[in-house]
Amino acid sequence: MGVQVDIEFPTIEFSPSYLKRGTDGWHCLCKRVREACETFGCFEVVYEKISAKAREETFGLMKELVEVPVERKQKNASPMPYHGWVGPCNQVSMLYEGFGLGDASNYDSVKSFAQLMWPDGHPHFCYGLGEKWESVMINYKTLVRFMKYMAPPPGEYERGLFAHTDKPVSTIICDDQISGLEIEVNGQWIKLSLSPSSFCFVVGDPLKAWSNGRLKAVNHRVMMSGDKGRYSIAAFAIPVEGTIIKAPKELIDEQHPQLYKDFDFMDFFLYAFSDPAKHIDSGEQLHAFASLSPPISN
Ligand SMILES: O=C(O)CCC(=O)C(=O)O
Ligand SMILES: [Fe+2]
Repeated sequence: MGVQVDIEFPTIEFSPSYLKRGTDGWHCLCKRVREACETFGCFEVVYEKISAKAREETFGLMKELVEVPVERKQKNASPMPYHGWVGPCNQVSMLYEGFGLGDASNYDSVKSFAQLMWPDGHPHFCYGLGEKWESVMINYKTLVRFMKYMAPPPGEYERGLFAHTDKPVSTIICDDQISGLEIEVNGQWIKLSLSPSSFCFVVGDPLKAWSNGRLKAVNHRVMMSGDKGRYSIAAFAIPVEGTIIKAPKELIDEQHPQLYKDFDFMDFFLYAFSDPAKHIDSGEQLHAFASLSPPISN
């Protein structure tokens, strides 16, 4: 991964030999993941199992998706934040466009999304997204967002997506190798350039709360320059209804008093997109919503 300044950004290879639970390789992988999430709140995942061809086909489909008429895009609507289509607008960015596909590991939701966008059918859209992903800790559904960022006017360096911390539990981002994603490390913005077999894993606010503040929710944004548009796909972990975000007791002691009250994920998610929260910096919303002061020791 290319970065602008001299910071060793973690790149972690998820090779099949490390993915066998309980083995030495797996423990070593877990440790690296934890350290990366504690230090940076994100890391580069190198995962060769998804072929270059599958990626190429997916971004090809996205190019078709952004071409569908706007009346159809508007049908991808949802009362839930993050879940529907957002076109270029001042609140987000005039360069941004994003589609939401809720419960993307469920074949029927992928099919109904495809039917909305292509009422006469699409020969390929449903392949590949229908696999069930298991979660260890929090039972969640996967929300996929397909995003396009337009190139800025010649010579400009413009915002594609404002600086924020993620409100879902976690995010996995994949792009078409046009860089734009930047993370904030010690007050400096670092541009990431993902390799053709990489993804970026990002810790969201609820995961920070679950870990009693040990994991970092990284501030990130998209800035566009050059003459090419950028396509990206984000897979967000959205806990199922009624999920309470609660730090396990093993993570609370005298040195690490409980920082946040237990809360219902959906209450926080809706709060983060409510009018009162709009005036609070994205990275401060978790604190405003759930901080216990003073913190409580176990
Ligand atoms: O498009 C990207 O690379 C980042 C998207 C993102 O941060 C988000 O949608 O929360
Ligand atoms: Fe994000």
